[in-house]
Amino acid sequence: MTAFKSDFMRIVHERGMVHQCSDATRLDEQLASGVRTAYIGFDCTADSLHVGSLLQIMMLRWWQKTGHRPITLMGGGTTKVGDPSFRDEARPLLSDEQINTNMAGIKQVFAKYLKFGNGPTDAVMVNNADWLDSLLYIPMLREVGRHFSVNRMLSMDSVKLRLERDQPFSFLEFNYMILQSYDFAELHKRQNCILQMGGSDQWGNIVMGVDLGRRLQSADLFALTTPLIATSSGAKMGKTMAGAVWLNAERVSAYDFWQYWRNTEDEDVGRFLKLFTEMPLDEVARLEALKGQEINEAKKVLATEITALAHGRKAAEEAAETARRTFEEGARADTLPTVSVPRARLAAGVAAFELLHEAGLAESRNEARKLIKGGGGRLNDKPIAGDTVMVGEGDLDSSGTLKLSAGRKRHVLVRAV
Ligand SMILES: Nc1ncnc2c1ncn2[C@@H]1O[C@H](COP(=O)(O)OP(=O)(O)OP(=O)(O)O)[C@@H](O)[C@H]1O
Ligand SMILES: N[C@@H](Cc1ccc(O)cc1)C(=O)O
Repeated sequence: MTAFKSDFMRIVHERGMVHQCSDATRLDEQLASGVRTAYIGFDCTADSLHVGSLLQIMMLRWWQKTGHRPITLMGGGTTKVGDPSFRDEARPLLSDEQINTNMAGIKQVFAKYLKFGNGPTDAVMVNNADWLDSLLYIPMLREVGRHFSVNRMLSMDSVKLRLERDQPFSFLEFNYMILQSYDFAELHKRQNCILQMGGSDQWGNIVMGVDLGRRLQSADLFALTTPLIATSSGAKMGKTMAGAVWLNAERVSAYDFWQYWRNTEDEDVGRFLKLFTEMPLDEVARLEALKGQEINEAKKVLATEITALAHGRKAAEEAAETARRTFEEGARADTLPTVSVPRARLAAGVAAFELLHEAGLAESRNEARKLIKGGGGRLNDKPIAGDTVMVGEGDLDSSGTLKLSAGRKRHVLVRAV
């Protein structure tokens, strides 16, 4: 590996966070010689970020920790268009209201990982609606559109599959690359931003921005992408995965978040410690070398460290302790996620599958039925015998709660109120 001069390049390379870089040597020189600015954009397609975007947030965090200034860009403008990169079909069009709600949810996440303010390395948040919404079509085509080769745009890997399969690709979506490129050039002009980062699916959009900056402003811009993270079993970490993947506490409790990481596959422990925590590499090496039962200790450390960043150290330690009491002592820990159900409803009897769904242990009633049929639905630690089982007041303990579980690891307390 190249001996990098800058801390940022050395750290992100050592930790396996880099997929591609447009010019690593020159970027390294730039970073070693002063405070620089980089950005990552996030479209407002959901009201929280998910564990897939966590790697991007960690990139910005290392960027700031190594003495540079991060920009988080909210895609208030680009979300109205929808990024077609590597997607089989167009994204659903969102209303302005939905986009604003989503943006408010996403914004909260960053404050946990980055320090915002007015200092030289303080993070800044921008919204590309501020310059994209007011663009005029003809001037835009003349100024920016003339620098884009349709031939090149059609040959990008990110849209190739869609074209090869003859799937619809609207002109609206086709414009996305131009807008993201424009953002990069605009952020160079406004904030002296020289680097755009993102997942490897963003490479095409980012290098087009590098080109546009050169053509419009003779700017010397850089692209750096991370690998797209999938688990060892091949599942891409993203919005579509079932379970605890969101970074906002309203969507996923600290406890469920901790559990998600505690269930990491053995082969992923070392990689995830490097990507998603700031643990020194010699300590990571020690933990990932653990075998058999001992690897579980490493998974607990992993879960606690990642949860501490997302939800605070206190919440992470509480989650670890709740898990220990629940699994190691078989106790009913009061800190498990809790839902309330009117006592009168329980008195009349509620179908177990309905309650599993309401408790958030199954995505739908149908999923809950399947869970029960597969033997994974549990009531007070005993398998639920079938999908006709009713839950009633008799299942409550003396404190007025009962415990529902999906498998042996996900539990919710139901409290009668
Ligand atoms: N599994 C992943 N590994 C690494 N980076 C990811 C992953 N998922 C998303 N990203 C990156 O996070 C950034 C924000 O992506 P975004 O919020 O649009 O998520 P997304 O999963 O790509 O969205 P969608 O599910 O709507 O396609 C992008 O730079 C994207 O490349
Ligand atoms: N296209 C990016 C989001 C983004 C939006 C605008 C930008 O300038 C940069 C990135 C994504 O889908 O993840």
